[in-house]
Amino acid sequence: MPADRPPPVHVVAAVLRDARGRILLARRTAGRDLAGAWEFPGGKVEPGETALQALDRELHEELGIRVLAAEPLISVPQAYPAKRIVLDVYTVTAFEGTPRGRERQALAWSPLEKLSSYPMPPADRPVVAALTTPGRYLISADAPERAPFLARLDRALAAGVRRVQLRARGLSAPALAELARDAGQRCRTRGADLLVNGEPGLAADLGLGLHLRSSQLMSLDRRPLPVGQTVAASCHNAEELAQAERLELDFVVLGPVRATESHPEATPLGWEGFSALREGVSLPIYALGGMKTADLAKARRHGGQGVAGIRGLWPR
Ligand SMILES: Nc1nc2c([nH]c(=O)n2[C@@H]2O[C@H](COP(=O)(O)OP(=O)(O)OP(=O)(O)O)[C@@H](O)[C@H]2O)c(=O)[nH]1
Ligand SMILES: [Mg+2]
Repeated sequence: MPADRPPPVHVVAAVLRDARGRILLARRTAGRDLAGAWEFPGGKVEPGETALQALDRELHEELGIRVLAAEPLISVPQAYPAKRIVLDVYTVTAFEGTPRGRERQALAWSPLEKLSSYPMPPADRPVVAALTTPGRYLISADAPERAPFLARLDRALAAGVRRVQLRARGLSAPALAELARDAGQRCRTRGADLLVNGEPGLAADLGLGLHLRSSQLMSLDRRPLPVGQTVAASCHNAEELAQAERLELDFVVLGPVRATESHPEATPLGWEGFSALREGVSLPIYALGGMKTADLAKARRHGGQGVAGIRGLWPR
């Protein structure tokens, strides 16, 4: 990375909800960059302002409201052709006034499930993922034993886990298929997403999601399952991330952020390395490598929408 690159533009934006839980989007007007795209209201932080002061000022200028309280949701570093930004998004938990478009911009209140159907700037995709998809992605250990694994899965589902990868290296193909079928049933009952780490055909047969190893990812020339059936991949560098974006995958895991027992040979990215890679794509990304549930806030400060892990995330 060249050292003389200009620093990113700091942009703040708001997630504002109405009484029905719908989220406010504003349409970028003609003549500005990304004109016509729907965005979270907000704008650039001015010199000398804190992020929250900027948020209050922008929402007053654009919507005529005052921010009374807000919490950080996610901060997304994103490289655009002509500039780099950090899109720093806050959930506004209390505000004064009724939002109206004071700059002739169209406004829309979107239910959560419709958010992803609005054309939005690339930096907003991880924001929408943070609002609508699970923050934790649990991965099974190698060659799990059936009964203890299913019991653990039940505990995790009961504890609110909604995205799981069955990564069962060392199991025979029939044993993996059987375990995937049983685990898939349990996940379906709870509305959770199960992704099987294996061949696309197995996921297709069982109606499950698919998690690709990086070598599989790099050997494909298109998305192996239709949209609607989750496809994810393991990434470690910019080339793999770019390929995942080209194939229009649903999300990726990127790591290792920290050194781990399961992959002692891999050089950790650190959070700075994670952010630098994150900036180049607009995919939702889970941080992997030494993650605990308590690291979710940190992952979100670096543009990851969630945390993934084999050891640290499973409830005891
Ligand atoms: N407000 C906002 N900006 C976003 C989002 N996503 C995103 O990529 N951006 C980018 O972040 C930058 C925000 O600048 P802005 O144009 O809103 O800035 P501003 O309100 O201060 O207005 P101005 O500079 O046009 O006067 C733009 O380059 C915009 O494309 C988003 O969800 N909300
Ligand atoms: Mg603005």
